[in-house]
Amino acid sequence: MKIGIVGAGMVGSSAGFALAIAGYANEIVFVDKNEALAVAQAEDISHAVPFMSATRVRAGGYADLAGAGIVVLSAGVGQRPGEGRLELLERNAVVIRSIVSEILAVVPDPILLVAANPVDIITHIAAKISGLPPHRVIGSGTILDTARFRSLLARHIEISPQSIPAFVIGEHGDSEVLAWSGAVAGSADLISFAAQLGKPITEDVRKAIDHDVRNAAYKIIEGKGATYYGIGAGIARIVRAITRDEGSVLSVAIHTDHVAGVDNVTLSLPRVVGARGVTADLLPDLEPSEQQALTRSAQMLKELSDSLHI
Ligand SMILES: NC(=O)C1=CN([C@@H]2O[C@H](COP(=O)(O)OP(=O)(O)OC[C@H]3O[C@@H](n4cnc5c(N)ncnc54)[C@H](O)[C@@H]3O)[C@@H](O)[C@H]2O)C=CC1
Ligand SMILES: CC(=O)C(=O)O
Repeated sequence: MKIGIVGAGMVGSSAGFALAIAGYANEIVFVDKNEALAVAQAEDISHAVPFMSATRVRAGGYADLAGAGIVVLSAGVGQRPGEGRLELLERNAVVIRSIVSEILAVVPDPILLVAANPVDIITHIAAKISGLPPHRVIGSGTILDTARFRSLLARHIEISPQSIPAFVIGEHGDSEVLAWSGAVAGSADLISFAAQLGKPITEDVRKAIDHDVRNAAYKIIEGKGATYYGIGAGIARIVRAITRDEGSVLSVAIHTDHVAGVDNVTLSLPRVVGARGVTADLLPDLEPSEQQALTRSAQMLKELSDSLHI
């Protein structure tokens, strides 16, 4: 499948690199308002291709996106150290509006895969202004937070993160919810599995993991200015689920009619992802405190998106 990437900065190029080395696309086209950057990223990544997979990588204008099955939206500003994701909304909403209409003029029925922050609200805007069915406008949402959660749990329990289907749901941001009660490791629920291995999840462990997942982006941005490898791989993972029609369960954001007592809100839940986009939602079992936290996260996102009057 041909994949377009609009926004060839750190996130877009990392996604393109991950897609190219994994061989999840036959063609990748970078578009950026900084044309020289798009060309440079495409050339650099194309020099990795002979070592990896047979992916054609190039830069172009919007017209070159014709025939793309998925277009990744990674254009816009990122956070400066100490800045929250929601503070980017005004600037990135302007960017997304201009980009979506340019894309739809050449690709009438794409799957849009949104990474720009604040990703839940930007996905909400993209779905509304594109008029595409909500299941075809997918935000990367908490796929990255879920990976961070699994990676920290894996380090604590000393098993692979691939063996820990635990999810972060709600906002990709400060109000996100780590779904501890529905988490599984190997063949048992997470808490008893960890205890069996002599690595119990004490209250202190739980608090430390929650803190580190929630604050991972702030810490990385403080250290190197931006985060991109994790989300690049996350985007590639979503693309794989779509191009291979996997029906994989991934925590991604789409417009949701009703969740946790809130209507018409865009946030992440574990969802089934395949060739048609998102085909089902799977709310994990939540304990009352997690349910309340999800309601708070959903209400905050709902109030913010309603205030935009799209
Ligand atoms: N969803 C997630 O988990 C994550 C999201 N992000 C977000 O991804 C976005 C991109 O981050 P970076 O790649 O680090 O930023 P960056 O500054 O490296 O790249 C952004 C690119 O967008 C381009 N751009 C801006 N306006 C444009 C327009 N109107 N048309 C075409 N191209 C345009 C810029 O020229 C630049 O090359 C940010 O909003 C950031 O917060 C970053 C990490 C994780
Ligand atoms: C920047 C961002 O959204 C993240 O790394 O989670």
